[in-house]
Amino acid sequence: MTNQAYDGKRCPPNKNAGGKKLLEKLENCGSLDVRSAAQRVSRDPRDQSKAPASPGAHETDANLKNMSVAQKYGNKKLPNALIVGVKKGGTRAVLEFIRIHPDVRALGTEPHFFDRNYDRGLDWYRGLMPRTLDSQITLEKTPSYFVTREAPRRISSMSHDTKLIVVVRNPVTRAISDYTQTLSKRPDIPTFEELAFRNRSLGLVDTSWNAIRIGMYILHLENWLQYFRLSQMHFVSGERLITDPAGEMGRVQDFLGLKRIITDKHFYFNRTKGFPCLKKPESSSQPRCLGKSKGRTHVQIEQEVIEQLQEFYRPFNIKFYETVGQDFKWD
Ligand SMILES: Nc1ncnc2c1ncn2[C@@H]1O[C@H](COP(=O)(O)OS(=O)(=O)O)[C@@H](OP(=O)(O)O)[C@H]1O
Repeated sequence: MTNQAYDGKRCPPNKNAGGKKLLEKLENCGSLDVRSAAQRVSRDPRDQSKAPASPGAHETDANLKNMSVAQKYGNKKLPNALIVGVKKGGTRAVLEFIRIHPDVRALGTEPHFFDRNYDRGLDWYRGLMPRTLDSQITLEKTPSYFVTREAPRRISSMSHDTKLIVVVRNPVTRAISDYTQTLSKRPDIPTFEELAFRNRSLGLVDTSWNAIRIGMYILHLENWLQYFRLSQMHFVSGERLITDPAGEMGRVQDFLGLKRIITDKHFYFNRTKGFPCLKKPESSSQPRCLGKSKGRTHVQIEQEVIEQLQEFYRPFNIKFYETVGQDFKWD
C-alpha cells in the first residue's frame, strides 16, 4: 500500500472529508500497484558506491537460474506464506531480503486481496502470483491485512496452514512514521499532536485515528488468534531488522522451513542511506538499498508527546509481549 511505487499517487479529492476522515481515506484509496520490484529499489549511485565485496557471483547466477526455471516450468500457486503487517514496520525490507532466497518467489507489489480485492476471487489472486516450482514458497506482503477484521477468517478459509509473518516496531515510532508518510503526500493535514489526542492535557489519546489504532497490536492479534495458532505466526522486530538484518532473516528462514542461505554476507550498512542494504538483490547483481520512502527523516515531535504515547501504549505492549512470548523492548 505504501511502498515507493505508491508514492506520488493521489486519491481523488474528497470534498466532505475533514482532517481525520481525510487521513483514513488516504490510507485506503490506492489502486493496485503494478510496478516491478526492480523499479522500486533505489538507483541512487551514492547508495551503491559504498558496497563492499558481494557474495559470490555463482550465488546470484544460481538465483537467476532458479528464477528462469520457475518462470518456464513453474505454476502459479496461492501463497503459502504472507507478510501481513504492520504498516511502516519494515515489511518491504523483509520481502526484499527474503526473496533473494532461491526457494522463495514473491510478488513484488501489494495485491490487497484479503482487504480490498476479496470480491475478485481466489483465481484472480492466484493469477497475480509468480510461477513457482513445487519446492519453492510463494509469498506476498500487504501490511494492512494485520488490522483488517475479516483478513484472518478469509486467509484461514484459503488455507489453514498459511504461515504468517508480522513485522512489528515501537508503536510510537510507527505512528510518527505513518504520519510522516501521509504528511509527505498531504502537507495541509493537522499536526500530529492534534490528531493523536482527544484532549492532550487530560492525556486522552484518540484511538479512532488509524495511526494510533494500528499500534495497539494486541487487539489485532487477538483477532488472528481466533483463526490461527501462535506457532503459525512469526514476529520480526522492526528495530532488530535494522541493527541485525542477518539475525532477523535467519529466524524468518527457520520459520519458513528454509535452509539458512541469507546471512550477514548478503548485507552491508550504507552510511548515506543509514540502513542495511543488499549486496545482491534478487534478479540483479548490483547492490541495492530500499527506495526513498523507506527510511525517511521523521517529523519532529515534542518529547512530552512521545512520553504520553509511550505511557498510553505500555499496557497494550506488555500484553502483546506476554501473548507472543517475546519482549520487544519498546518500554
Ligand atoms: N534496510 C532498510 N532500509 C530502509 N528502511 C528499512 C530497512 N529496514 C527497515 N526499514 C524500515 O522500514 C520502514 C518502512 O516500513 P514498511 O516497508 O513496512 O512500510 S510500508 O507499510 O510498506 O509503507 C521504514 O520506516 P521509516 O524509517 O519511518 O521510513 C524503515 O525504518
